[in-house]
Amino acid sequence: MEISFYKYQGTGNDFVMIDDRSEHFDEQNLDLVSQLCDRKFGIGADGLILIRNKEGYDFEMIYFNADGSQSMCGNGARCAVAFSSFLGIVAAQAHFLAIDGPHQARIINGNVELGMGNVVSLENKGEDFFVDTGSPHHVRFVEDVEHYPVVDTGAAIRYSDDYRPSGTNVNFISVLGDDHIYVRTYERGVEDETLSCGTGVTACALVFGSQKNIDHVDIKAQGGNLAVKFTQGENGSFKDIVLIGPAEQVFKGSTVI
Ligand SMILES: N[C@@H](CCC[C@H](N)C(=O)O)C(=O)O
Repeated sequence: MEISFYKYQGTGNDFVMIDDRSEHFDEQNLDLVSQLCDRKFGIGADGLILIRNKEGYDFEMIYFNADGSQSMCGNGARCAVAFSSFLGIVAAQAHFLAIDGPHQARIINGNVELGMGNVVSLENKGEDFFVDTGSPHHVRFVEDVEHYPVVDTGAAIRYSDDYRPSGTNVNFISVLGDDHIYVRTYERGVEDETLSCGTGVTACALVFGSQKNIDHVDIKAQGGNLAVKFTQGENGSFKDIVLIGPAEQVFKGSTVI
């Protein structure tokens, strides 16, 4: 069967996007997902997203990492909103379902502003932190993230006994200013550094924001700039979390599955 697909990127985190409102894509076929995401033998992407109809919502986002595993994806969700707008499913506002629950989003000045789920706590891990922003994230401050061994250290933490069996994503932060950080992320499910991770930069912004007692953090990622706004609550909790950044269609094509 021949299917159409689109490629989107959000600050360099790239996704195969499929309009699957007709439900022709077999979401149990994880070999197909990883084959389509393969950068040598397939289309190539960090992840694959199906857009499906869902009663009570504008759409449902079904997200897969490049290896076929599933989790919440912040950049993917921003791209899914842009794709749904392109398809005419939504206009400037969207209400959709993802694996971690319902989300609201809006498109303003070319950016997608994505409402994230509430965060109940920041966990201390020695000098590091753990935050669940829909996906699990280990967060470590380092002196010079530009030259830090993100892949080697990220993989060691991701596969450490502490995070078995499901593992974690691993983020490294250097402080650039009072409300500005530089983040690099090793992603579970891609098993490599990606150019940006939406749930990861959100986790980093919350950790940094709690230390500085601020409600807005600008983030530099390898693939571009993002921002996160939030309201701090009691005992390390956060609500009204919004991830802001661009989402762009980069090409379309068709493939036989
Ligand atoms: N790139 C994503 C995160 C995708 C999920 C992650 N790799 C996991 O398995 O937890 C983002 O933008 O949030």
